[in-house]
Amino acid sequence: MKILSADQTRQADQATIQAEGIRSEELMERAATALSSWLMERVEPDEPGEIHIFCGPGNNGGDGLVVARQLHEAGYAVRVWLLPAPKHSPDFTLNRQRLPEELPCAELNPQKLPRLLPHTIVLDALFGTGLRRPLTDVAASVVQHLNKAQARVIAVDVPSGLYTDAPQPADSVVVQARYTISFELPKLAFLLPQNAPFVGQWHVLPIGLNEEFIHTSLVDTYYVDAVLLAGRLPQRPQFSHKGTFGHALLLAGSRGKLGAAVLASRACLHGGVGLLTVRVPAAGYDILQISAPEAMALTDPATDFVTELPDLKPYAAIGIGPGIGQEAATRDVLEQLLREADVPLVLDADALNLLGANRELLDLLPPDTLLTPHPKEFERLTEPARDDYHRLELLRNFARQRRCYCVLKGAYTALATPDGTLYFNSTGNPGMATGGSGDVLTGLLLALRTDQRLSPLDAALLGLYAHGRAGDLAAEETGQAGLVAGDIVRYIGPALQKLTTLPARL
Ligand SMILES: NC(=O)C1=CN([C@@H]2O[C@H](COP(=O)(O)OP(=O)(O)OC[C@H]3O[C@@H](n4cnc5c(N)ncnc54)[C@H](O)[C@@H]3O)[C@@H](O)[C@H]2O)[C@H](O)CC1
Ligand SMILES: [K+]
Repeated sequence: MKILSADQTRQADQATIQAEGIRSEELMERAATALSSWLMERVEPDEPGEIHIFCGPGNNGGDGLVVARQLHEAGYAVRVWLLPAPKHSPDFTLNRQRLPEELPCAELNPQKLPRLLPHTIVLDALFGTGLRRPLTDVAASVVQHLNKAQARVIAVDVPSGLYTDAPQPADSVVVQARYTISFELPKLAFLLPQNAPFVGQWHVLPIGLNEEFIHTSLVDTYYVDAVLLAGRLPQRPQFSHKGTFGHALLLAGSRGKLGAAVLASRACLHGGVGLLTVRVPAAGYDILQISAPEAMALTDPATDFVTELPDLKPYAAIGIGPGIGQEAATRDVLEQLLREADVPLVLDADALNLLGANRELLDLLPPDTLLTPHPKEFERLTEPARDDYHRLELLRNFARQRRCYCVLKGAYTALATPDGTLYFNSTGNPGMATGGSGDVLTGLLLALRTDQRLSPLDAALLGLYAHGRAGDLAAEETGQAGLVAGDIVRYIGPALQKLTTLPARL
């Protein structure tokens, strides 16, 4: 899915109205109908208490008015509250007139705001994508009142007060919604950790915005779903042999951190690699041979950490980092690797920490290298970010400047490409925030970078998505708390299988 800016969303609205020859009020009716159905599927008409719908002066408020009418007609007890405003949008005014007379509707009085109980269902239709500045005056008081009441707030399209695609002053007043029900496409703001307290759980409801407009809109940000990945992972050809999928080299592990080498190795094997050789310190020989018998162990002369780079000739791609430590000799191995490798590289964990501590090495990064930092490791490679938007800007700039593919791990893991495009992954769950999960990702990405059929972009996108999907499948079995990294490995196969069978776009 594309992520449109607030301006593009408005244009999509207009394009739909023009292309279909409908009036804007009809599109509003369509959006509100989708939201009303969503609500009716979850709330019974006889649930005690009224549903309070807070409406602003624009089309977001208009949506709220239509939902109020529809719920009322379906037998729900509804009460509408209007934000005092000097002017209203035409579709607001129209739908204000369409409210049945018996439906309670009153203007909000800041001196006497309605009493809300903690379980009261509130629909926040104060402001949507038309928000131009932080909330002040009555709007701010109303939102503070909603937040204090701890009501069950469902935000219409956007939590009111939240900018959808740009940073805002730190002390802005924003609705803290439990659910945000958005139209057609997710907003960038939903994907940033700093906005989680406002957005709550979000869902997108299709409202039939003009496909042609969305298809031709130029964007630099995507939300990666199964549709975007369709056809990117080809079936394995019938006459394939282990050479077809390449021979990978993984440099990983140090005393006490050999588990990282094992997890990355096993993930690489389950990720479909043809052959895997693992460079571990001598202390890791038995451990690796027993835990990942399908891999070949190539031990380093040193017992506890990796000190020498093996001959690179046999390998189609190379990964380095999981559990490898930050000894000076290992740093030198990394430098030599960056100087000598002419195949795809995947860099993670301590390899990134070594880069952060020796930034002169960044100049040696071969083009198209794939890096997978978490926010702290990324900060060591760049600088501390002021906020999540700034972090994304640093990420895009880093990928552009270093001509690399840089992953920033998190709830919605982001990938930046050398041309500055951002992709947010949609799979995964909080159970995956557990030791070794990143090592599994590295191994899987290494397998996909070794597969000669995949572009660097496709390998990265498929790897991130399959890793999250494997975590989701594993969590169905273990629960989120019970999930360990090894469980993710066991579901890599099914996750990849699902992607393989997605039909290609013609
Ligand atoms: N494209 C779609 O998917 C559809 C969206 N719909 C809904 O329309 C809103 C956007 O409506 P719009 O009228 O453009 O904006 P708002 O309702 O968010 O508010 C605009 C209104 O408020 C004034 N304003 C802006 N900021 C402030 C502020 N800080 N304080 C006070 N007043 C402010 C501004 O000047 C305007 O007058 C979208 O979110 C959807 O909910 C359609 O219904 C269907 C298609
Ligand atoms: K809203």
